Amino acid sequence: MEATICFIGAGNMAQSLIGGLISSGYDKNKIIATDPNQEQRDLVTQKFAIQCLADNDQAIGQSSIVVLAVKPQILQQVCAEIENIVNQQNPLLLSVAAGIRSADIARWLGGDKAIVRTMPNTPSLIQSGATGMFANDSVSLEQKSQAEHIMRAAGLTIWVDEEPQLDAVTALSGSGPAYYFLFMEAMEKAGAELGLDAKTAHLLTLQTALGAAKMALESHQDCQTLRRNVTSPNGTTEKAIQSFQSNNLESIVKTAMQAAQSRAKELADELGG
Ligand SMILES: NC(=O)C1=CN([C@@H]2O[C@H](COP(=O)(O)OP(=O)(O)OC[C@H]3O[C@@H](n4cnc5c(N)ncnc54)[C@H](O)[C@@H]3O)[C@@H](O)[C@H]2O)C=CC1
Ligand SMILES: O=C(O)[C@@H]1CCC=N1
Repeated sequence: MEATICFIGAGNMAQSLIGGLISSGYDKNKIIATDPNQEQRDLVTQKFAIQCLADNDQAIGQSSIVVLAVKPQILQQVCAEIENIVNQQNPLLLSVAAGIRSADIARWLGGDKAIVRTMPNTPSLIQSGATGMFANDSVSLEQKSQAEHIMRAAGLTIWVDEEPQLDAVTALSGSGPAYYFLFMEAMEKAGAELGLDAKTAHLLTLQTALGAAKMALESHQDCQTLRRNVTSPNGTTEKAIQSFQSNNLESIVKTAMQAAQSRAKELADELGG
């Protein structure tokens, strides 16, 4: 029998997971959401035909899995509000809040708890996400597989063994969509400067990004081989690649990701209070 899941916070991330779960066949009667905002509750009830309540305690009281899907800045306050019912019910807790460590969530809820901390990314909103997941020592194997089932509704899931590795996940896939958007912005602008109209440059940029990602996913060849396949000896691509390399693209990417990883650690310290 499917476990009852409640989503605390019925915003973008919760809706994307709920949508994914429902399309994967999860029983709607086993999904509850909560939100203090009446408009948000009406929207979710209308969109998914699930129960959406204002009262967190009432929802948690019926659930064996609780997904914490509020903004990181208010998670401590929300934990204080739900501490009593969580201690009575003892559900699996799954957090999608960026940058809050599992030990901080456990402490805010009064001690040892089964917590899966995740680092999703924004393409989760269109079920094309990549989510890093970490389970603390109190999470059972069955709970791990339940957590994975929920997050898989939003795309790819990968477990890490050590929680600090989520800072590297944040630097890679958490922030990563923004790196690709930046690269696409640069290509669109350059395409326009080379003589294309803006719309043409935009469409060619997007389709090229999509095609490259699909090829990399569907092909059995690694990215380096695929790149070499495009690069004819003494051709056009070779000139562009040489230009990127002489400007140290690899080191630029590594330095940027190190900066993101350091900031992830700092943020966890700041938000952990
Ligand atoms: N790494 C990433 O790029 C992404 C991370 N996330 C994470 O997901 C979490 C949720 O983000 P969004 O869905 O974008 O936020 P959102 O603002 O769309 O949704 C949060 C909801 O929580 C509700 N809320 C506020 N106080 C509440 C309370 N006491 N009880 C229940 N609900 C309450 C709000 O009314 C709002 O509807 C965040 O912690 C964020 O870090 C989400 C998307 C992508
Ligand atoms: O930029 C941020 O801090 C968050 C974490 C990963 C994506 N957005």
